[in-house]
Amino acid sequence: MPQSIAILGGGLTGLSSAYHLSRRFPTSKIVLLERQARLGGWVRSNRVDLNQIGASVLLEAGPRTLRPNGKCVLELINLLGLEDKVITIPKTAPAAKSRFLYIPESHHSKVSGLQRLPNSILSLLNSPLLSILLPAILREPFKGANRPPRANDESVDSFLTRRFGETFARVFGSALVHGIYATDSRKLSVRAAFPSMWDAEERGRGSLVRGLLVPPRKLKDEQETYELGRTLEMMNGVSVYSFKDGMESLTKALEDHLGTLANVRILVDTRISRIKMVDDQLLEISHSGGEPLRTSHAVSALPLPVLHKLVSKSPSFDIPHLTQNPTSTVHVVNLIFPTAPKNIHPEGFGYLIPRPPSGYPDPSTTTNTGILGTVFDSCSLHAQDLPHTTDYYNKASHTKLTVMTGGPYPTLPLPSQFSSSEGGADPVHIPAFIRSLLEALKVQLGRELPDPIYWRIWNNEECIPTLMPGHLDRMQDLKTFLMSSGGWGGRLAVVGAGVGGVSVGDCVEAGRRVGRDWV
Ligand SMILES: C=Cc1c2[nH]c(c1C)Cc1[nH]c(c(CCC(=O)O)c1C)Cc1[nH]c(c(C)c1CCC(=O)O)Cc1[nH]c(c(C)c1C=C)C2
Repeated sequence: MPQSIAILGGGLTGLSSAYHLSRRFPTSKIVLLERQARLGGWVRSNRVDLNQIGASVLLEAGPRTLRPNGKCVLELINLLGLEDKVITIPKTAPAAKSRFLYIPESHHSKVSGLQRLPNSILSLLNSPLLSILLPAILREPFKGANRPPRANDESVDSFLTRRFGETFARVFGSALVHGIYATDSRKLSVRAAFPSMWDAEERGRGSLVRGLLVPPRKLKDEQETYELGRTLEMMNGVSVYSFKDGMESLTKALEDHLGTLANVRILVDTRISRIKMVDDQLLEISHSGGEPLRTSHAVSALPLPVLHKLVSKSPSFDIPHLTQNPTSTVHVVNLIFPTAPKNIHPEGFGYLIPRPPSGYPDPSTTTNTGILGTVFDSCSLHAQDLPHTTDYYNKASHTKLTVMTGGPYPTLPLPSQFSSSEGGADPVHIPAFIRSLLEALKVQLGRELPDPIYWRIWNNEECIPTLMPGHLDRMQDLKTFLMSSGGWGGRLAVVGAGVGGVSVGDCVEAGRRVGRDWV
């Protein structure tokens, strides 16, 4: 059992690590260090009260929904007793069934405007997208295997182009990658981001479509046992879920639980300046909160480039590959309109916008708003808001939606103020940045829009790493180095979105598995 464990970073991965390590090693002394005053990292929920329309509206700055297949998150809900706070969106809801793609006129495509993505054979046959989808999908199984010999990885764009052609790869692949990684699909590793596609191509002897028809072998994850309580039953027929008070319910519950444990100490507002090995038994962490901390084991849940700055001060312990991947900055813009969703957008999840055929605009010349996509939050998460309205789409007092901008696009300058004032009594001041987004939204949604009653910008700087081709091999190399006696002797574990996946489930699972070889 480790004598002491330092956890660096109090985002979701750090909190999950602290939670699971404190269960596994109840007598180890655990210290969690976080640079900011609050814990939770990119998970941030914010409730605004709008007196003018008598509504209380829950807004998210980061992830907003979860999929029920992430058993590690369901396990946390069970262990932390969060079942009564869960809200579920059924598979039959419009938010689950209707997703859109917006193809701008400027893309000079055969199809343009807001297009519903087909979710059945019938809807495919009636869809204007049929002319792009059908030939690509029908031809793919008959295209010979074309993975270059000995290829170990490639970009998502190159993979999809090989199998389905350039137009399919750009229109569907780039939009999908915008909605998850907020990055350029030409830079993202297919093996790291979508391992199931890479594996399906192998199962299908070169054809992804054939491979998807063959059931995969059981994954390691499926052999894990999780303490699920009644959460699995709760997720019957559920497409996605969240919490009445937003995703922060999860990180707050972790924080509250850790606060009750005698062997766990949380230091917020604490900046780490250096990490080094003192001898083969002991690590030393210098930080702004006092004397350097000496610990037998440590977990870094920091972004990899941040960890690089801390370890590279001791060259013999520098860790390989920490600065290989770029990161995306996403400006998340919450808007609340004082009218029902039917007056603002079609019923559904929201829409994504593919990469322009000519590539991303040049930062020096652009007036492009850089919108990657828009989420119709009212459709999936109206149950978070007050007053509750049964026929929310036609009758709710307000509509909440979120516009995501940035990633591979150069963006317009942000205003000095990041939100309108709460309360909604005075006319809302709308800065040029928000005005440009509203103008773009009008075109994309094909209708006039009223001014929002509230707006808020979240500048999520460097929030999502782009896992570049070769990422999995590099991470294997990094782990080998950390385990080696010339390296960190297995006493430092490195986890987080930059290592093993960017979803909430990936971050929680990483914290659940960390330190399994510490005895
Ligand atoms: C801050 C913006 C984010 C963008 N992507 C992510 C965040 C937090 C991370 C992310 N988004 C999705 C996934 C996959 C989840 C899974 O498969 O389990 C991940 C890891 C899918 C997704 N994309 C959007 C939503 C609402 C969801 C559902 C999950 C969630 O709430 O995060 C919309 C969306 N996200 C981004 C953009 C640009 C975008 C556009 C509409 C970037």
